[in-house]
Amino acid sequence: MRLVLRYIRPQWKLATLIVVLTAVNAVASLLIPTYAADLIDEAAAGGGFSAMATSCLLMAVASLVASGTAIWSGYAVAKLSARVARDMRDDLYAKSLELSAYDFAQFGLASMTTRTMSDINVIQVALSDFNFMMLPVPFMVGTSLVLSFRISARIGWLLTAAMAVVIVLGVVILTAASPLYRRLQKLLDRIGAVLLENLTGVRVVRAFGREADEEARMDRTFADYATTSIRANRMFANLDGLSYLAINLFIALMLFVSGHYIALGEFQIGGLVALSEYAVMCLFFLMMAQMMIAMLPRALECARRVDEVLACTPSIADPDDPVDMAGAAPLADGEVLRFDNVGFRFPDASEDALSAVSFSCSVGKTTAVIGGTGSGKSTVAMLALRFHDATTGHVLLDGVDVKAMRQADLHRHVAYIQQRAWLFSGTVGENLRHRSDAAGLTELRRALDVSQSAPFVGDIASDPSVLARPVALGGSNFSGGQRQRLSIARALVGPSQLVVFDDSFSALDFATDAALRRALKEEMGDKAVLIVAQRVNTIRHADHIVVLSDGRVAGQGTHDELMDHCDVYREIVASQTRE
Ligand SMILES: Nc1ncnc2c1ncn2[C@@H]1O[C@H](COP(=O)(O)OP(=O)(O)OP(=O)(O)O)[C@@H](O)[C@H]1O
Repeated sequence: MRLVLRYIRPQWKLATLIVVLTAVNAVASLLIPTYAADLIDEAAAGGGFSAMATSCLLMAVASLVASGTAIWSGYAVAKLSARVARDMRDDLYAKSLELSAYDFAQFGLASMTTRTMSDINVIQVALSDFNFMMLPVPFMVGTSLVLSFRISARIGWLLTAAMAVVIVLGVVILTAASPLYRRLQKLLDRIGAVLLENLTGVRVVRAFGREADEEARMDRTFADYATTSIRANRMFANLDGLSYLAINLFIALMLFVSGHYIALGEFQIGGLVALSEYAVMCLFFLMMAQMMIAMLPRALECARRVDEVLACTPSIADPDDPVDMAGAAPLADGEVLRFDNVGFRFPDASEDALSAVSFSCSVGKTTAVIGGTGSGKSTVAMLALRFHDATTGHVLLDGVDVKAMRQADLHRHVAYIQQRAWLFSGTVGENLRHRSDAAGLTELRRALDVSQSAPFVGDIASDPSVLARPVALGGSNFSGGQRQRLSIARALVGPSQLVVFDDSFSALDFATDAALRRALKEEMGDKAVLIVAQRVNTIRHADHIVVLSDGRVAGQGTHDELMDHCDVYREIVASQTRE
């Protein structure tokens, strides 16, 4: 609730307008039966034309005001709820960019998608329904009670009692339904996760003939959701039925009692018409509020889930007093990146992924990290970009601890090509300019040439329109190798001091791999290069090679030096030569 209020606050003018319009609408709607009652009583008493005409005119004005305010508040409510949802989505997305890889994994991709899309949608619909179904209630109830008591205090008390019954019923059912709705949202996450997993791995499912098993798993997930929904809806069906019963009992009682008072001359027949209208309108809005209450537990749960992400303090944050990296440059000896006795353990792991790792990368030099599967190579790349924080030791860029600078500054100085190439939907040009919007054709062309992408993208110097070539989500309209080459080109555009390749050559054939490394050597004269790789051929000619084994440095040096003195390296070379 507090979350929604926080997002309504910037829209306070719109929110105030909605409250005023709703109040005016309620009063105007209830004045219609009031003037109708006057008209009936005047007619029954054989009143003059002018008094009856005045009542008719007042009824017409009240009708116009009621319909005008209803239309106006409809527009205002739509605007308010859409703006609140927009701002929440913006903040949720911004937060997901702030979160570290570990923080993000705590929520999971499926849940983050559900929270950003479906949960905020539920909040938007609930906010809009709240304004239509709940907000008028206090104005309707207050005005109709005042008007009822004006006609007959006894009927006024009867109406108050009927409303109290309907409200108590609503509160009881709301309390009982809340846990069910919490469970429903969790099940929705589960459906999202299972669907995402199955749709992403649909070919694996087919190739392994697991269609029936996966269908059964999906069925179970959908069935769980359906059963819980039915239980929740059953509760609200009971609420509806009981409320109708209370309302109809009240109207029957009111007619019975009113007949008696009319006979006693306490009020006229017009008063009875007005009282019935107040009761019907008022209880109708209470019923609407109950329908809204049916949605409330779910909306509150969605708001809680959105707030949970927004309130999450990123485990990796910028320092309060960051070092200004605007004029930062490599150290006098050319050093750009240094791992100083770095150790790292994943928060939920029982062993260190890296222990006492020390090495450096310098301008004009290629440093490589090699090791078997799970030896900690990608973790080195992650720490260089501060996607994780070293548990012990220091990672330094230009002699400054990466924890002491803004992450944006770090990422401006370091270009990164991840293991699994990912392109954004759009065009080739938009993808290439991801790090630098202002990059010119010459720079793009150089990046395409170095990354060996020109042969399949085309020559942008003679035909710049190839930059408009569409890229599908994730780059799925390119082959794995082409995607890797384009993501390398993207990282080469724009200024950087260090380029980190995290096993980024694995999908390339040997000839392309070799051509790319040759081109890189020529182009990277003013930059430091860190290559994380499994293939010896990719790093054989590196200026410095760090060999990792179970997260520890098993040896460092050039290829020849390591062949002389590092058993682990010799073993890696031998295993790949045998292949
Ligand atoms: N999110 C995680 N939580 C816990 N442990 C992890 C996590 N990610 C990786 N690890 C563990 O950390 C170790 C190093 O992983 P890393 O991804 O750096 O290895 P790698 O050398 O890059 O492997 P590969 O060549 O297969 O990609 C492995 O033992 C791995 O199981």
